[in-house]
Amino acid sequence: MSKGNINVSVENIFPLIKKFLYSDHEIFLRELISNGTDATSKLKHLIAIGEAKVELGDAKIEISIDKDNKTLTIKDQGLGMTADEVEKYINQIAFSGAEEFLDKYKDNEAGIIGHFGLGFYSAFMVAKKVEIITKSFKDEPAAHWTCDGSPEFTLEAHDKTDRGTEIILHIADDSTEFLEESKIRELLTKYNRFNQVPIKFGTKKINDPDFTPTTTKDKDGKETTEPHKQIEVDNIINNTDPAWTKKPADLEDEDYTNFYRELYPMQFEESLFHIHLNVDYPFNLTGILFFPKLSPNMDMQKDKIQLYQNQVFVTDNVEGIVPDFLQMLKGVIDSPDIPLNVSRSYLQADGAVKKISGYITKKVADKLASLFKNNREDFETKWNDIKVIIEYGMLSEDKFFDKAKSFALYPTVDNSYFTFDELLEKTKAAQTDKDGNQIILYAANKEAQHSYIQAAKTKGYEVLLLDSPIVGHLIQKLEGSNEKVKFARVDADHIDNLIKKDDTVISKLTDEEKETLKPIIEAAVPKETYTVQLEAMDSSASPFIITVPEFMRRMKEMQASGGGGMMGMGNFPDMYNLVVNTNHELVGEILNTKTAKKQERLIKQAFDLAKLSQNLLHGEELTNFIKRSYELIK
Ligand SMILES: Nc1ncnc2c1ncn2[C@@H]1O[C@H](COP(=O)(O)OP(=O)(O)OP(=O)(O)O)[C@@H](O)[C@H]1O
Repeated sequence: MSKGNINVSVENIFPLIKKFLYSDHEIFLRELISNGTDATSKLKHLIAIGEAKVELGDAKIEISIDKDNKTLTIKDQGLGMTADEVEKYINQIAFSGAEEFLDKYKDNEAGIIGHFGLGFYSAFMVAKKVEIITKSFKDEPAAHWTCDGSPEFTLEAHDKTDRGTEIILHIADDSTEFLEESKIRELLTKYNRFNQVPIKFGTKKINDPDFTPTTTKDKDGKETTEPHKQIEVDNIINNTDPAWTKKPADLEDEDYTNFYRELYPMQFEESLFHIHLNVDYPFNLTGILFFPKLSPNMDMQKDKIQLYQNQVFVTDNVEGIVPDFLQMLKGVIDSPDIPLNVSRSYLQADGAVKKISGYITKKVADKLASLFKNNREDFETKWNDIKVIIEYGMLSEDKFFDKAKSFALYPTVDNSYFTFDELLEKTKAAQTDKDGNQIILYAANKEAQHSYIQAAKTKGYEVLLLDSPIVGHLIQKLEGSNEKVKFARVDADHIDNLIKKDDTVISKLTDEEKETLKPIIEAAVPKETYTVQLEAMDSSASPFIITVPEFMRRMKEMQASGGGGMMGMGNFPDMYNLVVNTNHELVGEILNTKTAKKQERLIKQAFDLAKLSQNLLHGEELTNFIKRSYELIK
């Protein structure tokens, strides 16, 4: 037996390991299982190249709890280590690796992605003593290494005869939760459910596949089937062959649906479509992303994209790796090329990671373009569920904005869907104003803006229905990149002002009459909120129309949905225009009414009707309006 000091110069590594991110102690299991997985893959490789003359068998990793002895054991059937190798890999390499990791971690509070790389010594986060019993595939005796968390270790021979390594953790008194079966099952499910090597955790009973229960009939003809014979088998907790590791050509739609369910067992809504990622140059990355059906009360923190490294779960915080707008997607990405022992801010500046993010964006755009091209009708039915992601992408990534030209849709209030180019083509003739600007009309709510939509449709104009929360920003961007194209919400002004043509409508009122009328109306409406504007319009248009100036409304909306607005504009009070149609009969009547009382009543009634069509009439005003209306029809 030999005894020694792992490294005399650093006595305090064990307390450091112990302190390491208290809440993340659980990663020790992932680290040890990863070592067992590596040891199995290495042996497989040595067998394949003829360096190891042994049988791999159905090598698995076994996790077991011994509550009486307070141990947790991780046992693999990998290549094992000789005593010399334990000395070299555990006492030297693993130790200096852990040291280096902790050194890096010290200046990097909680920033390290997935806390990968602490390695074997992470065992001391939960164990007061660790034993390694290992037998190499080489013809050498087994070795037994013990360390109780002090820099001292012992190394002696052991009589283990089967190949592989057992790591026995004597769980510390403050970590006994890791002796609970439910806790270990939770960790195995979280980190290792797609591990490359099968992981056994206990046994389970299943129906014996070689047994067929017989059915007998009694004298009354009643059938009885004997119970199925049960056998006990290994409880393998993982799927070593998840869908993303396979070739897209080998998978059917159903396989993707099943994988989605496997990944998110608590998610009952199916995904809309998937994107299979598969690249090996200039970086390695595989994965499957799913477009979920978005609903307004969806919990964004649930069922997020999961990042794996060689089928081992790292994190479901993919910030910096997946572009922001795609973080609403679901699924898995797996890459050995993402540096995980660095901070997130470093990650965002990393060239390889930037390329990965760019690649994902491109793949998503290509997929959307092909879905649109191959089945436009189906794409249109899905548009409502995916538009927020696409619009957000168009706003945040210029490359995506360019690509989205071919598939981003602009639906009308009548459920026709145009691409931007189609929209321009369709509206060019009718909706170009006298200054050569093409005006795209839109509504945000079909019900609330009904009368404005009707007014536009009467003129033969198309009205889009743009109702997603970030549409204000998108419109701004579209206007910025298309000179001479302007967007206007249907209720931003009366329709003849939204798309101004050369033909001026002659006013039935003289200038003097207008000057008399204006103050009368101003006196009857709250002037701090309404600006009265007299316009000669079509005599069939409404007498009073309330409009919300486009610029003001857009700025307020953009500020409400985050950024982009002008300073403080979001806090401005609501401002409206009251457009008075001087060619309407009623307006003429208001002017010519002799009694001030009747005049006021007419104005109030017309004003309330205008408010009603903007959904602005509430409370006491609404009660008064109803009362006045009954009096008028008496
Ligand atoms: N179960 C095992 N079977 C065989 N060798 C092992 C086993 N566990 C650890 N080793 C040896 O000890 C070395 C150090 O392990 P450690 O976990 O500290 O670092 P690592 O696995 O090399 O890297 P990482 O920092 O990614 O964990 C391994 O490289 C391997 O040679």
